[in-house]
Amino acid sequence: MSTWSLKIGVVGFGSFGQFLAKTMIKQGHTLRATSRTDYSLLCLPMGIQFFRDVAAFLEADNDVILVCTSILSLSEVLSSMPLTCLKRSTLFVDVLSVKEHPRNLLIKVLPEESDILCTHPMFGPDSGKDGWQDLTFVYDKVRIRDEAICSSFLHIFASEGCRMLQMSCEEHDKIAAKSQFITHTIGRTLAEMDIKSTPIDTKGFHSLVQLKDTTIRDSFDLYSGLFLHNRFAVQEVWNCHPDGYFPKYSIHYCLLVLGKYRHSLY
Ligand SMILES: NC(=O)c1ccc[n+]([C@@H]2O[C@H](COP(=O)([O-])OP(=O)(O)OC[C@H]3O[C@@H](n4cnc5c(N)ncnc54)[C@H](O)[C@@H]3O)[C@@H](O)[C@H]2O)c1
Ligand SMILES: O=C(O)C(=O)C[C@]1(C(=O)O)C=C[C@@H](O)C=C1
Repeated sequence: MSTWSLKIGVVGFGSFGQFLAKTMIKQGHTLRATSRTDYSLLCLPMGIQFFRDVAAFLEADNDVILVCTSILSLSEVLSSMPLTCLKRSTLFVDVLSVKEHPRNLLIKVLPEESDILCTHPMFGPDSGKDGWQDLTFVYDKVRIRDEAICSSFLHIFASEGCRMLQMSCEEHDKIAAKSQFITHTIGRTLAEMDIKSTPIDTKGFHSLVQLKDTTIRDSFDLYSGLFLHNRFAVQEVWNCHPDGYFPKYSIHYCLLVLGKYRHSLY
């Protein structure tokens, strides 16, 4: 596999963009960034050139443009980019936690000569804080002509020991709706219930408190995106019925128990 030092431009330099950038710099790649917030001061000691001007960022001869914006803002961010400033064919990679939505948008707005790689690192600043060994990296080569640049980019994750999994965007969204989305939904529900560690925690309850704590460290925008931009997620929460939509799971269980034992309630 060919691997060389890439010039990578990060769009959206929030928590996850910064997390990825640290490893990419460690590997010897050249990083640039642009974001809604001015991160010039944060970028300076990291050796990252920060662009306030998106046109200048696009003109900066990037091999890869790495899209790390929130799921909710992707459409707005892409439509505000002056893509005609791109000097040459560029590989666009997104890392959004849903996959059909960015795939569809990128195909729609990017120039035909741009390659598209849709990815989802199934880890973040919490789960990947001690390295990426054995953590899963999902990707779909949506439109790749320059295989060399694409393999060099994938090598960033493979060389850190990630479990590389090629999968269609649709398949990813189906599976993630039944796994990651449910995890975040339950974590957020536990936060609403305001659960707290007690002196008599069982192991199970301890896991719930941990789940609540890790879930709320991710932004509410991230959770909203998992729900609003994965068509399979909605099916996990609502039962579709001719008379309308009814909530699944927890409420059903509560009603089942209340109905069965209503006579013994005090
Ligand atoms: N945090 C994780 O562990 C993790 C892991 C894998 C993938 N991701 C994905 O990475 C992306 C970034 O995640 P994050 O954790 O940094 O938090 P996030 O999803 O809240 O996104 C924050 C980023 O979006 C940008 N943004 C938000 N609203 C914007 C707007 N209106 N206009 C322009 N930019 C806007 C911010 O500037 C920031 O760069 C998301 O798409 C997320 O799904 C996150
Ligand atoms: O490790 C973290 O910080 C995370 O929150 C990672 C986490 C998750 O565990 O759900 C969050 C969002 C991503 O889409 C993938 C993984």
